[in-house]
Amino acid sequence: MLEQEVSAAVAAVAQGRAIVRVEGNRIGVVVDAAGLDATARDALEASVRMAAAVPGYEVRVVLTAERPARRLVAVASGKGGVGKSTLAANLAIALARGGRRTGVVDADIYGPSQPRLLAAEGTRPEARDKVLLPVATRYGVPLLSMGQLIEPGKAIAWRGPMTAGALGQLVDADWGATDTLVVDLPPGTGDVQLTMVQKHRPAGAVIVSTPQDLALIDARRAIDLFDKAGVPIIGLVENMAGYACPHCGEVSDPFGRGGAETAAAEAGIPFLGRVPLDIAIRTASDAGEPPAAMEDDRVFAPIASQVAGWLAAN
Ligand SMILES: Nc1ncnc2c1ncn2[C@@H]1O[C@H](COP(=O)(O)OP(=O)(O)OP(=O)(O)O)[C@@H](O)[C@H]1O
Repeated sequence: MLEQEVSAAVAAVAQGRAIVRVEGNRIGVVVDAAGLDATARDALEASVRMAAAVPGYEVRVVLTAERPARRLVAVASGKGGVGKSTLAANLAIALARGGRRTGVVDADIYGPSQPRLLAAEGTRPEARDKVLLPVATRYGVPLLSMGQLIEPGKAIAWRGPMTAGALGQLVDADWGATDTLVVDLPPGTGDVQLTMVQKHRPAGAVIVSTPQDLALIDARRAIDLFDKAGVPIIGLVENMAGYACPHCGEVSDPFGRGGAETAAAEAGIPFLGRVPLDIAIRTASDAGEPPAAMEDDRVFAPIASQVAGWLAAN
C-alpha cells in the first residue's frame, strides 16, 4: 500500500526511471541515472528524495548510472608543431555539429593548448567525489585538459605514473552523456601514448602530419605504435597542405603535394583529407574561435564526417 503510494509519487518526478521498495521503516529508491550529467543527476536525486519522503520512514536513494559506451578517438602525430591540437579541437567541434556528443581530453602534457583553442582559458574543473567534472565550452564540446591540472611549466618534469594517473583522471571523469572523446595526445611515442593505448583502448586513432618527408617519417612511427597495440588507424590527415595566399586565395604547395596521401596509401591506411596552411586558421585558433565552429567550414566537416562514418561502422 505504502509502496504503491510512494511509487506513484516518485514516478511523477522520475518518469519511469525509479523502482521503490519499502522494507520495515526504510524506503529504498533505485534510480536509473544513465545518460544524465552531474547537474541533472543531482536534481533528479533531490526531487526523488522529496517525493519519497514519508514521516517516520528513512529514505535511501541509489543512483545507478551504467557507463555509456564512450569511445575514444586518439589524435596523434609523430612530432610537435604539425597542428595536431588544432585538428583535434576542430574535429571535436565538427563531430559535435554532426550530432555526436563529443568531448575533448587534452592529454598533451608538454603543451596543453585546448583551453586556449576552445576559449576556456583560466577555467578550473571542479571535482565531485574525487571525480572531475569537465568544463563546458562555448562550442558545445566539454573539455578537460592537463593544463587545468598542472601549473604551467611543471609538466615537463612528470614521468610515468604521474602522467598515467593524470590521464586516468581526465578520461574517467564525469563525462555524462558524452559518447565520443577526442583525445589530443602529446607528440611522439612516450608514456602518455603507451598508457593511452594499453589502458584506455581508443576505438581508433587519427594521425596528423605535414607534407614534409620528415614529418611523414615521424607519422609512420606514430602509426606503428597504434598498430603494435592493435588500435586501428582511422586515417591520416595532412595539415598545412598547400599555402592559401591571404591576398588572392590561390593555393600553392611549398612543401610539395600528395606526400601524405602517398604515405597513407603505402601504409595501407585511409587518407581523411587535407587542411591548407592558412593564416586565417592560425589567427582564428589563437583567438579561441575554431574555424570548425563557423557556418562556412568546408575543411573540417568532411574530415569529421569520415571519422563519424568510421565510428559508426567499427
Ligand atoms: N592549417 C594551418 N594553417 C595555419 N596555421 C596552422 C594550421 N594548423 C596549425 N597551425 C598553427 O600552427 C601552430 C601549431 O599548431 P598546433 O599547436 O595545433 O600543433 P601541435 O602539433 O598540436 O603542436 P604541439 O606538438 O606543440 O602541441 C599553431 O600556432 C597553429 O595555430
